[in-house]
Amino acid sequence: MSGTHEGAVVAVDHLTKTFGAVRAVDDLSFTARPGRVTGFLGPNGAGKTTTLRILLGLVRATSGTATVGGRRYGELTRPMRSVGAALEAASFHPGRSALDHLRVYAPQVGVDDARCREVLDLVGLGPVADRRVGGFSLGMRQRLGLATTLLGDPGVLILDEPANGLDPEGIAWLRALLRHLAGEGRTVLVSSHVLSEVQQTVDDVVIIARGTLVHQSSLAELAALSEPSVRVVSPDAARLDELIASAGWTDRVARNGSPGVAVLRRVSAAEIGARAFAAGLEIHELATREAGLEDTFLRLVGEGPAGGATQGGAR
Ligand SMILES: Nc1ncnc2c1ncn2[C@@H]1O[C@H](COP(=O)(O)OP(=O)(O)OP(=O)(O)O)[C@@H](O)[C@H]1O
Repeated sequence: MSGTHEGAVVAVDHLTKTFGAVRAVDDLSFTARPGRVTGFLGPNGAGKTTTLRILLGLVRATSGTATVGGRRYGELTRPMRSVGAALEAASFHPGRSALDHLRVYAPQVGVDDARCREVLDLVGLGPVADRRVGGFSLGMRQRLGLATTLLGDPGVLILDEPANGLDPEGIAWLRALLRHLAGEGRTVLVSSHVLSEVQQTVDDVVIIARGTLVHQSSLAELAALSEPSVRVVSPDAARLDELIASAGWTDRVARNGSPGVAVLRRVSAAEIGARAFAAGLEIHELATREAGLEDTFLRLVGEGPAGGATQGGAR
């Protein structure tokens, strides 16, 4: 691993941020490690942007710390060389060309024109380097934001919803680039409100909801948490409920839909069928569904599949 690409640990430790009565971030702790892409995930309003803004010294924490390599952003000697950040809604001067946009930052970062062109090539904007940013699509602006982030060849990358506005081809390109950058030893922290958007990119996941941590693990460990569910439908709603209670499955009901419909976890279709048969209960549907990662994510953040609240979530 070359020294210039060496990432640093990003550590968020008992971080809290309140805006008046709103607790945007609530005693949040997690780490993102070098050589890995970490997905920072949570529904809209979960507190992701606030956390990233604190990490970058743009917002003051109410309590707790957010550090890169053990230092707060403001304490870094050459912040733009250590940390590259692209936050949501980056603003670009519409009359400036892509190259001129980078030239504005180049002196602060301490790089020359050649490096500006190099990063434009890296993000696929080489051919439009001299075009005005005003005419760029959202996807092209995302690429330009990323180019700005990479200017100082930083070991740590912090990207807020970088896949927003990218078409499938752009997302595939971003995935390959982020994997490549982490492969060089950098720490890559990337936020998203949709797990499926980043699940092929990330090694680790940090999932938050309402400002607090609900899950942190490798993606593989998260996948192992996914469990199949069985949907049971009976025309006799009352007796279906009785059957669930008498079998001791009340805490295995993932979801109660309309009367006569129940979704159960940690019990097989065969077991349910046998019990129903023994009880003489008429069953119209008994369907096993493998849970996808997205289902697990929604369950963890308390936004189970449409139709009702989830039980047995991580909170
Ligand atoms: N400057 C602010 N003043 C008041 N409330 C704020 C401010 N910034 C964020 N909030 C509130 O803090 C909570 C967390 O917002 P934040 O933007 O961090 O969430 P997020 O996970 O990034 O969501 P999104 O993906 O929608 O940006 C929200 O309830 C938001 O309304």
